[in-house]
Amino acid sequence: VGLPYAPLEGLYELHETIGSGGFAKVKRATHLATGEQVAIKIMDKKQLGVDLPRVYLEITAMKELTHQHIGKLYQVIDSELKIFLVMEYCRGGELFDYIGERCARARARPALDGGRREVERDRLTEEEARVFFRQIVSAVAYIHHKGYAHRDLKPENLLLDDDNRLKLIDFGLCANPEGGMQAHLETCCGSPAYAAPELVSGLQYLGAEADIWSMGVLLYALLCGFLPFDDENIANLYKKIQAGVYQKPEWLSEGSLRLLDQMLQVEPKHRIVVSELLTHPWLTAGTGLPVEWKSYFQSRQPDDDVVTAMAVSGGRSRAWMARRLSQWSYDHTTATYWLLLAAKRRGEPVRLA
Ligand SMILES: CN(C)C[C@H]1CC[C@H](N2C(=O)N(C)Cc3cnc4ccc(-c5cc(Cl)c(O)c(Cl)c5)nc4c32)CC1
Repeated sequence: VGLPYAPLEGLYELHETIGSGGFAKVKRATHLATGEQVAIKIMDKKQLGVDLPRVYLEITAMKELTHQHIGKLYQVIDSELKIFLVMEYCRGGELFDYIGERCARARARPALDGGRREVERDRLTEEEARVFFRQIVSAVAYIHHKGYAHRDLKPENLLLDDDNRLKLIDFGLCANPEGGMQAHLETCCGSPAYAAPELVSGLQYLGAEADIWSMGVLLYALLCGFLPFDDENIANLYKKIQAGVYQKPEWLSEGSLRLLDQMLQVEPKHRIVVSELLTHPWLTAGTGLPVEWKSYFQSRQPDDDVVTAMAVSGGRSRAWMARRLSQWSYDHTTATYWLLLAAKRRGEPVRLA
């Protein structure tokens, strides 16, 4: 392990690279004290250059956003050459791989109608899409409530943990403008196919409104298996987005079409807002239950069982350990806390190696 990775020595064992985006590399690693898997996002400070301040914005956002459907930040290591973000590992990979995988299995099934091979698209039934979309709405409602906007909602940023629970990640473009959600943002960002008309027109826009549009594109992709606005020519793609006209395949129900129409409104002010989605009939169909968006990690009070396990193994009093953890310093102690809490939530013993 080379010098630049020295800060991880004894704390984490690095494994394979699981992805790279722009100026970052993401590796799977083991947190040695608990044996739990983590994802470590490694950024080179020299390469970052002028983008360095944006990384500190991302870190601030991730520290603020602790939610059951948001990839958790465990530890920040800010060293001479590199910044390491130790994060929750999502074993299930990308949501869209799961869909592709599921449909691939369906494709493997012999044609049930004696031969006419249905062209299986990677699409979900309304019920399956609802399970995932409720979790996306839960995460976005929480983010908007905290005055943030994600601004890069797309399939690559929706991962699954080992219980197929959805985790929103990559807050590299997340914004919490000083003026709260009313401040207009200029920077153009995110992936074109998921970007709102006002964004691709270079107009001033509100992050929260642009997020709703992206969620409409996501829901459409889940229900149809292809994108509402698509074109290999970027200028044509922008025209299609600004026109806001998309195909309505015959398998979409009235309810689905209604919801998509409310999210894919070209005029941002006509678009539905996330708080209205929480009790929307399409979202609550089946259970009748509104989407739960409040964080499970509301209390800043550390969990007693975890405090005890860490106090015992650290030879400290419980009071000392509780005070130490309440500083939420996102150091190794914070990482150990979150990973032990995750083990407890899975019903596993809260124990340190
Ligand atoms: C498309 N992006 C710009 C990069 C891509 C990097 C790999 C990553 N990944 C994968 O692609 N698997 C298939 C496995 C996987 C497993 N756990 C992960 C846990 C966290 C993250 C993660 C990555 C980045 Cl760049 C973040 O900023 C945050 Cl907050 C979180 N990525 C993970 C991840 C998905 C995203």
